[in-house]
Amino acid sequence: MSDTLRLGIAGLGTVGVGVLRIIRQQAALLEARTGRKISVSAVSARTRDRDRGVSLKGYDWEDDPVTLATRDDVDVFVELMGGSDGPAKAATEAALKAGKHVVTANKAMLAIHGQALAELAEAQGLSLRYEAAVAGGIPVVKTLLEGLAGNGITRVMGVMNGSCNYILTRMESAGQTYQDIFAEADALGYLEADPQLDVGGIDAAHKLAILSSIAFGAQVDFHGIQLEGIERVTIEDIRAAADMGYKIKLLGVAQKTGRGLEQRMQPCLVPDSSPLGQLDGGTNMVVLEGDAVGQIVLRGAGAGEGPTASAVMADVCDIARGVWLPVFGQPATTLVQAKSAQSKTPAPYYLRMALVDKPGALAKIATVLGEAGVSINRMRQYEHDAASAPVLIVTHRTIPADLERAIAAMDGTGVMAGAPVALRIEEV
Ligand SMILES: NC(=O)C1=CN([C@@H]2O[C@H](COP(=O)(O)OP(=O)(O)OC[C@H]3O[C@@H](n4cnc5c(N)ncnc54)[C@H](OP(=O)(O)O)[C@@H]3O)[C@@H](O)[C@H]2O)C=CC1
Ligand SMILES: N[C@@H](CCO)C(=O)O
Repeated sequence: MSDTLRLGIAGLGTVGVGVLRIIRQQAALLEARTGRKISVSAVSARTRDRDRGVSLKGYDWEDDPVTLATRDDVDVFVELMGGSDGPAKAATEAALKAGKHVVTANKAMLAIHGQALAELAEAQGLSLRYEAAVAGGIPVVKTLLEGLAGNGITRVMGVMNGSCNYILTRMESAGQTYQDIFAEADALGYLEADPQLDVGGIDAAHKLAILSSIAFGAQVDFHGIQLEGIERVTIEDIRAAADMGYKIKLLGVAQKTGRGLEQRMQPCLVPDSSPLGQLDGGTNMVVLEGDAVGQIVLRGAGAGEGPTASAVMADVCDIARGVWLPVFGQPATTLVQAKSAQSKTPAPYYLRMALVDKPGALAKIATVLGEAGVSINRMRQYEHDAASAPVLIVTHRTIPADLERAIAAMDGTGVMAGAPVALRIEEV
């Protein structure tokens, strides 16, 4: 190993600038911890003359990230551009083929091309590291890869998109609609350039797909995730859920079942007193369950310059120390192609309905639920003036298909004043 580990950094936005700052400000600490100097040979971004608030003096400039990735004086290619394909993928592949280690924060690329990239890296005997790709500053990848290596993982759960958690908690605290708070988050710059990646649950699902792969020894399968974003969550549901003792979260859950690998990213209710229920604002939380360790809860900043750069540097330090790990915790060629299973796991559900206010309406709904095998745990009807009566029901554990049957049958009762809202209650 040479004395100096030389980086080539493509992408000088929020994360890239954060990485440059740490390398400058913590040079002595990084050398003390890894036994090597960490230097930057060259950088790349789209616009050369942009003021980035950090000096680029001493670094060569490359317009083309692929050229940067393959330079002789680059040992590690640090990919911080983003995007599942395009220059990020082209430069990552080029770097690996040229014998360079890769560190990336790019969850979109790994969720779609993780298997192929892992096979390429491992065939070359190189590291492909991505701590920053999942939950920003929280060292969840390392926890699964190393800290919990002796456990059979039984469930991975988490709130992994800070923007969605900000929107949902702010809707509750401000008492405002989804549309109002979405506009606020957008104005504050909290949303991705394509906000659908956040509110559509796609960004969080990318992260869940990566964690699932490590946890369950399976090839990354983003398309196997049952996915629903937060766009349909209303302020009425947030208020009603709170009244029943719950918070609504965009929650990712992955678990192995007898039918295959269940992966869901959807708005769920969680008890407001649980760690997930207490998670406010843009913070992330990942809950890991192992057969030996029990439950581990990791909480912290899921985004932002410092936290994300911190995670990138953890990977760089491992490479500097000569630590090598299989990309997803076991050789990529041994990762199985898991069968994706739609959720059949029974869970309690929250139901919000508007019923026509006439005698026997509630009885008809109770009958429909009972006939589908759905048992009521708690029920609440609010005082009302209008013609329709707002009714909330929390069910006992219910098989999703039974609930779907009951909801389909409600239409024919003649007592529904609108479509019912059903949300799963996750037992955490
Ligand atoms: N921001 C965050 O908090 C987090 C980000 N990530 C991930 O980190 C990565 C970087 O994110 P972030 O820093 O926020 O992104 P930014 O949009 O702030 O920065 C992207 C950078 O990539 C450069 N870039 C884009 N396309 C090209 C190209 N074709 N050639 C060369 N450079 C290019 C841009 O150049 P220019 O500046 O000239 O436009 C810019 O410097 C993404 O994968 C993201 O998902 C992960 C966790 C958290
Ligand atoms: N848009 C993401 C950025 C970090 O991946 C979030 O809100 O969590």
